[in-house]
Amino acid sequence: MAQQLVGFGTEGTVFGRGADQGAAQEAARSAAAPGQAVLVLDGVRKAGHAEGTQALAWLELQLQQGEFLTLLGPAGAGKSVAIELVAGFLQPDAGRILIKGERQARLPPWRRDIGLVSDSPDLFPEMDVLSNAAFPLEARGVDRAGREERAAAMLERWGVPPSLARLRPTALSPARQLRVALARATVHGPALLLLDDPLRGLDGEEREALAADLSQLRRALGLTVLHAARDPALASVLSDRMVVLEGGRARQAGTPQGLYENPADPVVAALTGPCNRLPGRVLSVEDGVCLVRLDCGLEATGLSVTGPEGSPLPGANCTLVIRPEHVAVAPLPPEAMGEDAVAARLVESRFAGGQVRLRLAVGEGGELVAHRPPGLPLPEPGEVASIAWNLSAAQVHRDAS
Ligand SMILES: Nc1ncnc2c1ncn2[C@@H]1O[C@H](COP(=O)(O)OP(=O)(O)OP(=O)(O)O)[C@@H](O)[C@H]1O
Repeated sequence: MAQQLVGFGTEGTVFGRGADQGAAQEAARSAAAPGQAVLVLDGVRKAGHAEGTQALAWLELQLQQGEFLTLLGPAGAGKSVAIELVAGFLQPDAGRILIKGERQARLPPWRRDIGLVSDSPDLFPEMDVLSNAAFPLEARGVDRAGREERAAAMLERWGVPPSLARLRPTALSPARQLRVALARATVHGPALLLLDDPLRGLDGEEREALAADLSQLRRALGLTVLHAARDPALASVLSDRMVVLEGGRARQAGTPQGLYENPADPVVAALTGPCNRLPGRVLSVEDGVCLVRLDCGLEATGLSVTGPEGSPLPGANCTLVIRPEHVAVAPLPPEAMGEDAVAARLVESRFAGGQVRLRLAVGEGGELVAHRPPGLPLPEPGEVASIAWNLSAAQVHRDAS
């Protein structure tokens, strides 16, 4: 991603005031008018590098004051292209981008009312931590004492103690560097914070801690955030809303829970969390319930979903989607487990902290994954086993014909 010198340009305003007053006035300046979206993307399109491809086929979204929206998608989905278009590093081939109602077409990155953190902190190596965090204020003409006071306060809010202020960024851990980058991107109170998957390179406790701080601080600072991420679990924890992007197209938008529980199609289901996707053919549909002959030979039921391909109809190819936590497993024969249970064979079982992950073979060549809480009676390899699920937990989606 391009160098992150954004949100740093002067707008002809000279600030020379105390930290609190400066921050308050900056926040007031950056807030959108009541009812006005902070960001509007209106039919934005961008051709890809390769001829005939679309990096972004068409993107339409609105971001309201204080909202945290994630563009969720796999590698190559178009997330970075979308962020770079909003930042002004790229120009759209079609469509409009507005920040607080103002068209951005002619504005270079440094004139846009944004802060940006990409997947690497991109701090200035020749400047110390405090000067890095103060840079957007320096570029806006804030005097030295004022900008250092405000930068030090913002660094502390992001968990960077004053004892680190005079170090070079390279002396800090990657997580600390990211915290400095977040302080730098927010110190000037931008209308919009752009985050291009900044937590991707972190893991374990550092990632958890930064995600928690991001959640808390975006509320405390009243930030409006456009975030790009591949990891659905991280995106769900952070976001008010998500747009699932794939192949440069928005497939579905909604709340994290809404997308997880009611994906419009099997691709959205897979991109929003672990799921089993079992191919089959619809045998019958009655009162919104589909009876399906799975390709592995089993018959199964699930709720009919009307998605982009229409409703599942008898004879149509379909995909039955079921989340692993909804697949019940028992070390019993099917007749002992219950009416809708079917025989299965344990392929593999792994303990994964809060859950046991089981891989099970069903029918002729069928396979699915089940996640069960530890401590339940579960089959051992080679033992008799059965699986079952509640009808309402499975969804049947019609395939493209
Ligand atoms: N400046 C550009 N102009 C045109 N196409 C681009 C540009 N940058 C990237 N692309 C193409 O756009 C597509 C989407 O790339 P992008 O980097 O936005 O994916 P992404 O969703 O951010 O993936 P990742 O999670 O790996 O960062 C790719 O096919 C890529 O080659």
